[in-house]
Amino acid sequence: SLLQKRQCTFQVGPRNQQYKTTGNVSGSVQLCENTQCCVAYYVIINDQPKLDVLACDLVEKSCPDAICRGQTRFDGRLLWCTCKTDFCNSNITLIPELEAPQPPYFNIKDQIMKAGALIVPLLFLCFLLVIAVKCRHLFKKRVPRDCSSQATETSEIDIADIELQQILGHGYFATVWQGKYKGSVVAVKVFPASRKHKFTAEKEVYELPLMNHAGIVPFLGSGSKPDGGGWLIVLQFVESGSLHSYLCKHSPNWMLTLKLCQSLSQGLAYLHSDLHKPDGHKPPVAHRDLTSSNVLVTADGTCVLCDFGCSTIVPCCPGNRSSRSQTTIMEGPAQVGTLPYMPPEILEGTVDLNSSWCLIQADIYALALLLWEILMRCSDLFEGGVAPQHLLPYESELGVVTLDSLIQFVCHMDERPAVPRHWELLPQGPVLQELLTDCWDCEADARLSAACVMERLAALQTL
Ligand SMILES: Nc1ncnc2c1ncn2[C@@H]1O[C@H](COP(=O)(O)OP(=O)(O)OP(=O)(O)O)[C@@H](O)[C@H]1O
Repeated sequence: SLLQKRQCTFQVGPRNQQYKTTGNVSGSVQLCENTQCCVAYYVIINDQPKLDVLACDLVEKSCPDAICRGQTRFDGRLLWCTCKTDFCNSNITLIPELEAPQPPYFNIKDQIMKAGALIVPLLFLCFLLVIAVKCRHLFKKRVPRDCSSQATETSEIDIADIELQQILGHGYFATVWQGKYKGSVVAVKVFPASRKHKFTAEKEVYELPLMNHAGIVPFLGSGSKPDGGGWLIVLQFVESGSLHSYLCKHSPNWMLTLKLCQSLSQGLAYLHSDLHKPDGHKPPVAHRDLTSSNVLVTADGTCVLCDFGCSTIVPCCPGNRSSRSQTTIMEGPAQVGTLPYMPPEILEGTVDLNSSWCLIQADIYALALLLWEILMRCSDLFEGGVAPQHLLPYESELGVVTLDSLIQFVCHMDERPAVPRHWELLPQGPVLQELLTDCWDCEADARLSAACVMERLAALQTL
């Protein structure tokens, strides 16, 4: 069986010593122990590729290519390839179109144009032009949208009714104010004029039918400043602010912790759900930027989701309700979100955008990190009732989290935030450990669904 083992070219720097464990190394040759895949990683510094890793891959993955086809990721800062023939990683082949995949209709048109150029160029071009003009409505939208859902009536509000009082938070795209609207305390998310697309994307999610749920911040309406000078989303004010600030100040006991975790997974399960009711259809929505700053905590200690500016409405048609099996091309870049919460497949850029389910699975990875953040502040899970101070995921392991350090730690080393050893001895410890492991699995397909997380947490209530 030794003969069947994959042989890869081996060369790693001091940062990547973990690759020595992926097979027997003899000089520049490595005999893979657990995989048929060779990998190569280069870091691009000043436009020059600097070799980072040549080795057998760390874990068994699919690597269909015989040659190592390079793909650049993260604005060209990383060059990466994987392949399945002996020593295939010693040469990296750059395929330009892989670096910037185009939506399929561009490719088809390109193909047609190329073919036309070979046969009867002018005639064909004219024919194409006529077709394009006649069918331009077919090409207007690149992303198939949901077939049946109809957005609820837009809830335009008169901004003269809004009084802005104090700033609650400065986000990357908007500023959130505490304010008053028709006598109630509200949160007003104000987008500058230049961020209209972000405003529209977020409003579109809030205005989907059946979005009223205890786990989703209530949307009260939207408005615009005169002359398009800015855009506003008005939300119910959530008293305890973000989960991040809540966990910095509070160390909840076990029952409160469970309530936070359950309400969070319920909110996400609802967001991911495909609901058909007489009063409308709510398609699944992938949040795509779940962080402890984008989850709010109510006065009675439950979590609600907010900030749908990066979210994707997963297209889904009647008669084809299983979005898990759906194949569709997603809009926008794959690598959206906030660094520590990005799953390995997004960090490495290997996310399969042909499967709408992959974005839902990416949310589950982020959910695991949020559950970890909450559990790590639970007073009843620590000796003497004193939980450690609140830390963001990977903060204790990596300090300042950077893209490179995260790829190294999460993807190459397959490490996750540390779970205290003594949890094994607690009644709920093993279940919690298993829950986290099953949600932050490096294989996206192996992760639980949010509904399943709900069930597992419900079972803990009887302990
Ligand atoms: N309904 C609300 N009630 C109370 N506080 C809120 C509410 N909505 C938002 N906030 C506060 O404002 C902060 C920023 O909100 P949000 O994430 O929606 O803005 P953003 O501009 O999209 O931020 P970013 O893009 O950086 O995540 C939240 O972390 C929270 O502290």
